[in-house]
Amino acid sequence: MGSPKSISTGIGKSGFIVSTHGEVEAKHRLLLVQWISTLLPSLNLPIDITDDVLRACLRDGIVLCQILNKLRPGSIPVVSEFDHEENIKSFLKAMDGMGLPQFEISDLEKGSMKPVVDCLLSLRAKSLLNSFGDNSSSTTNSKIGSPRGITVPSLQFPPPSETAIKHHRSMSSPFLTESPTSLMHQVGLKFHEVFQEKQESYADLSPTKISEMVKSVSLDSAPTQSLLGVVNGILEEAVEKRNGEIPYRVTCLLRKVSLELERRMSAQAEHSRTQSNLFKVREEKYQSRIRVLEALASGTITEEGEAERVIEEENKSDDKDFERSMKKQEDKIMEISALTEDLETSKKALELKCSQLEAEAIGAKAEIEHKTKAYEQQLEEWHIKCKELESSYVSKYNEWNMKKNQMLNVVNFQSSNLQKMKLSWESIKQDVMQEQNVYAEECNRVGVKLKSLAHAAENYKVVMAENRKLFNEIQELKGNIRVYCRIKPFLNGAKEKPSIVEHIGEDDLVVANPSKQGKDALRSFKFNKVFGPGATQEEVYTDIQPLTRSVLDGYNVCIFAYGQTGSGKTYTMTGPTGATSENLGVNYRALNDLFRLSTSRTSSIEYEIGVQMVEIYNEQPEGLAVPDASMFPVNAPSDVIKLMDIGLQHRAISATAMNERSSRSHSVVTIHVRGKDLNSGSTLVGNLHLVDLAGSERVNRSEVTGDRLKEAQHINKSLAAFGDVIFALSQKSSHVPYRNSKLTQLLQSSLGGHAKTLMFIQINSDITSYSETLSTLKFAERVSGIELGAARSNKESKDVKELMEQVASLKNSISRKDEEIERLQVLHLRQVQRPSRSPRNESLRRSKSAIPGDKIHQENWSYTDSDFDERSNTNSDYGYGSESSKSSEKTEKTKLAHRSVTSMKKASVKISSPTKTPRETPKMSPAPGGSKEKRQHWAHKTGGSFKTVAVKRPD
Ligand SMILES: Nc1ncnc2c1ncn2[C@@H]1O[C@H](COP(=O)(O)OP(=O)(O)OP(=O)(O)O)[C@@H](O)[C@H]1O
Repeated sequence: MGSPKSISTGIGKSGFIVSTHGEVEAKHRLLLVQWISTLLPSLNLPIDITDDVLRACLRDGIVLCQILNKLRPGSIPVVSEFDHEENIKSFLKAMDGMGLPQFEISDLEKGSMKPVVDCLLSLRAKSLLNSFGDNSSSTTNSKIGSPRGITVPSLQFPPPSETAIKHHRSMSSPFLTESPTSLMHQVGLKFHEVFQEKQESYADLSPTKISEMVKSVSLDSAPTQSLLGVVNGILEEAVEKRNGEIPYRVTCLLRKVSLELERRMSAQAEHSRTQSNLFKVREEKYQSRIRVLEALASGTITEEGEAERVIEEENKSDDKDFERSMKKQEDKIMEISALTEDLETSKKALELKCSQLEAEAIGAKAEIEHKTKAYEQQLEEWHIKCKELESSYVSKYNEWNMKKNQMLNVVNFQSSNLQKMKLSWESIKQDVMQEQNVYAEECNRVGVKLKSLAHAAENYKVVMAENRKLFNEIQELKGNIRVYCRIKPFLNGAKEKPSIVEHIGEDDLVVANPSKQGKDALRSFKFNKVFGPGATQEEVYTDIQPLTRSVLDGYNVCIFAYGQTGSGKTYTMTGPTGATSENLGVNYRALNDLFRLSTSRTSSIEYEIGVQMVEIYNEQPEGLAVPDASMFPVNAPSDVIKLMDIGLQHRAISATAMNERSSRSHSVVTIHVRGKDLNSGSTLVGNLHLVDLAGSERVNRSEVTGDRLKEAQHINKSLAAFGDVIFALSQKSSHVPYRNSKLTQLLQSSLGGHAKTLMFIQINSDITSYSETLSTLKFAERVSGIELGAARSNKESKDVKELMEQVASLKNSISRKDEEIERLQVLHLRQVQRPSRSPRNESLRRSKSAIPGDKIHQENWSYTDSDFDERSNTNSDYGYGSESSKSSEKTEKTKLAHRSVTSMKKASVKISSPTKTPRETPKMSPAPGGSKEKRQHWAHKTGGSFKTVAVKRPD
């Protein structure tokens, strides 16, 4: 008999002999806990759970309902948190419905938990056998190994921990620890033969071997422990490999072994029942014997004594047999119990393993599915990429093909071109070589020509010089004083006005006396050139251009405009107020021309150009003096023009009856040119005087009085002096009275024989101006008849230059002497005239006027023309006339001179000539002046100090 403390034996409902206390119950609890944990992992049940903890967990019936709902979803639709009893009842009802063992509700309150554990394990067993017949669970089942593989519920088992596996092994039968190889030695011969080749793995056994083994009956002779060893070996192998798959053949073997074990246990149970019945029979037999013996015991027969002894002996023998049988039975029961337990354990382990494998398989499947999906997706992407690459490749391939073809075409084209070019290059080469030869020949010819050209170029300068000389000679042949007549047009639409000009020719014009009729009225004049009213400023200048240009060749040129007031002198010389480039006057055009021409000659002659403006206002008898002329650097004609404009703005202007802006002074613009011949080193000095004379006017006609009258008288006087000079020149007098006026003094170099002089005669063609026009024309006629000496260029070699300077200084001293003499003469005259006009004075006067040609002068320069009957008036108006008028004019001159000298001293106004021109070295003389009113007038005009503008071109 075993120890009652550790094991109590008995026969259970299933007929298996099971250990009941402690260990078995603990194993069952463990199994249950593992199962519940797989179903409801959130419960976190401990493996070594006690009855009390398990009760606490299941007491409210909620977990029970959850387990059932997990296995069969919707088995218990309503699980209450508060009505525990109802939950338990619902669970028990469901168990009842499935035909599974139940427990009492009180079992969850107190006492042993065994009925509860058994109930749940039976539920587990049913779930493992998938006997719920529930589609929902079966749909998730998976088959392992083969189509006929073990079907397990789709329960999620966590992988067993190492501790759990160890614990499981420790609880397993000691047979389970044996290796498959050791077990093979314990199986029967046939079984051993079948497995004799099996050394390591069941999975490696061939299907034939396993088939043989399964079919053979050798399992019958195999010990139970060996069979269990095989089961455990397979399971362990499956656990160790963890490959989630038991080969079908091994599963079949396992099943075969399990069936064999089950069969044996059934046989054992049957045997036990038989034994038990046997024992019952024996017990009854012994009971009957006991009753016999008890009956004998009540008798006293000897034979009875002997019978008692035999019975007793038999009884003893029977007792011994019984004890042996009982012992055997107990052994068998223990063995069956152990086997049952092992089988149960193996079964559970197998189930657990299956669950684990299934979970792993599900995980692996899910993973595989996931990976498969990923791979499929990737494959799809690759496929798409492949397609894209393929299409791009195709398009690129086509593109490249196209390009290749294009390139081939281009290459072919280019190579054909190249060939053509080569050919053309060859022909061009030939041409070039031919051209080279031609070119060389041409070069030779050109060389020869160049030589001749060089020779011609050498002669060019000589020829040019000759040309210039010839040109100037032609000019001289034309007459050194040339007279151009310009007829002023009728302004402001007065074209209808009757004109006194009957005919205008190239160089002649005919004027008609409005007071006469017929031929007698006509008078013709001939000049070098006549410009009609329609002549433009440009036309006028074009005609005089060669003259202005000769200044650059070292000639003195004088262009002056003469005419009555308002006849267009200023217009011709300067242009109208606010002139445009079209109607600029001679001054500006000449300047431009000289600048341009000098620039074009810079390679041979280096020019210096200086400009001076002098205004002669109210003729002064003390002689000419030009003050410190302001010199301004100029780079272009525009600079000069600006300065000339400033000078013009200060010109004495006032309105007369004849001209709104009548010039009340003589304006002399002098352009000094000094040119240095770079080849010879000689110097050319030329002056261009551009003189705009103040307008002559008849005082009575112009209706002036006071200062205006004085101005007019001064103007007339200076013009008369001018006429005297012209007259003297025309008469070739030995004495030319240059010093009678500032104007003639200033123009001396231009009028004095070697200059080229041009006079513009400006006339008005209206009837009212007839007398002035006629007078002017006559004057011009006279001038045009003057023959000056041949014009001479002021070309100085170095020696000549020095001599010229000496001459100039001598001239200066002579002119000073002349002035002195004149002054003394004037003083002398005064003294003579003071008491009375003595016969001596008269003779002196006569002797002074009795210069050669004086008579002619009187005839030609006076207004005694029979056509014009205003002699008495004009004598005082104009500075030239009859002898008597001359005399009175002289008297007037003397008076004026006296007044002027007095007032000049007060005014201290100086005028200087340009310093650059040797011939016109400034001669300082007593400052001119005038009356108080005059000084104010000057100050007003000049801003207090401005008198001249002298402009010099920078070196
Ligand atoms: N050819 C011409 N074409 C157009 N207008 C002219 C011409 N000649 C002169 N004039 C105009 O006649 C007016 C008088 O001319 P300008 O001032 O030149 O005369 P002047 O002889 O200088 O007079 P003065 O002696 O009084 O100064 C001006 O308005 C001028 O513009």
